[in-house]
Amino acid sequence: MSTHSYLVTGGAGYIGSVVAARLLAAGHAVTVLDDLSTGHRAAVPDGARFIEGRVQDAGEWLDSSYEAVLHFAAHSQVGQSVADPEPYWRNNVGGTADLLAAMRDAGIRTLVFSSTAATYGEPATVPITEDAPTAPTNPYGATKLAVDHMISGECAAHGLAAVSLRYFNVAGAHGPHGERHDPETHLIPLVLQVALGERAAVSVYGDDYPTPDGTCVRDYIHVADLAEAHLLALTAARDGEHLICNLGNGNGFSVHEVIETARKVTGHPIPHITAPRRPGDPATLVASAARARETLGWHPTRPDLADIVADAWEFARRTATP
Ligand SMILES: O=c1ccn([C@@H]2O[C@H](COP(=O)(O)OP(=O)(O)O[C@H]3O[C@H](CO)[C@H](O)[C@H](O)[C@H]3O)[C@@H](O)[C@H]2O)c(=O)[nH]1
Repeated sequence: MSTHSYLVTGGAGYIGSVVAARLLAAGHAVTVLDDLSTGHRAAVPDGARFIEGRVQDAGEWLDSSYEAVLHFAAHSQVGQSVADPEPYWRNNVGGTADLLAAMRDAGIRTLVFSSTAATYGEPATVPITEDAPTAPTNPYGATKLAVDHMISGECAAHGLAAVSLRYFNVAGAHGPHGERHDPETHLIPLVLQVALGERAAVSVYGDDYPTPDGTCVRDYIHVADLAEAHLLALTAARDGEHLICNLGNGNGFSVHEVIETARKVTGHPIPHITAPRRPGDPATLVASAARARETLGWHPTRPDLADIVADAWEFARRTATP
């Protein structure tokens, strides 16, 4: 097996740390770049070299010893991006422009980028394919879409080989790596905090959506399956091409179905209260992952929601504050 050296930006975060761990397990050398603004130093996998710093400054030390860059570092909270958009443009878009320039100067020709279902906005039809219209409903999605456009230009003009992976709802845990946002806004970790007794009830944001039970439907994907797609993307990337692939399981679950699954997995009652809709939430987001399967040869191994919740539950119990 040929081994390479990879730069993982945001490798102290939830998804970046899992991908870094998988690259190390495959025998590669990994450097994690993270400014620890939202990441955790302890999440950087053993065996990775760690640089505490910003992507904006990567040009100061980046060199041709890296085979590729996997770029996770970003601001990623939808609500925060609505309340205070400017840092999202400065960091997500400006930071990636600096990173692309640094890669060009260093002669690094391959990029895998964390894009998102939020680039599509409210979909006209589901499941969502990659040629669906892109009309983000919040600044977070707009900045990620802007970066996707920027990457396409870099591929066309300078021959970069790039893959953007558009994540749907990532959940679950992989070994010691799980979801720890502060504040936590994501449904599955919040539901599990209720199961742990750390929170009295979970709020269900709206029960009058045009869905079977009135609550929002999402496509949940296990973080380990998501990570695997990044390793496949590294070999699928072609000079001068920008491949965009959705990553989801193609199955939609409502908020009530997620809570019910968590009740079964944890054995706890998990009370909920119905709350107003959260601004910017589309009713239904479900991926067509046909392209990822066909182009990357991606085969998810833990597509069942109960398995995803069970792994998140194990992580939540292990890391619970006593
Ligand atoms: O306390 C909560 C939290 C969430 N929800 C609902 O649960 C669903 C899932 O919400 P999450 O916040 O877990 O996930 P999102 O679908 O909002 O977010 C996902 O998609 C976003 C883009 O749309 C971003 O990419 C984000 O990082 C990613 O997790 C949504 O319908 C939301 O309204 C609740 O009912 N109660």
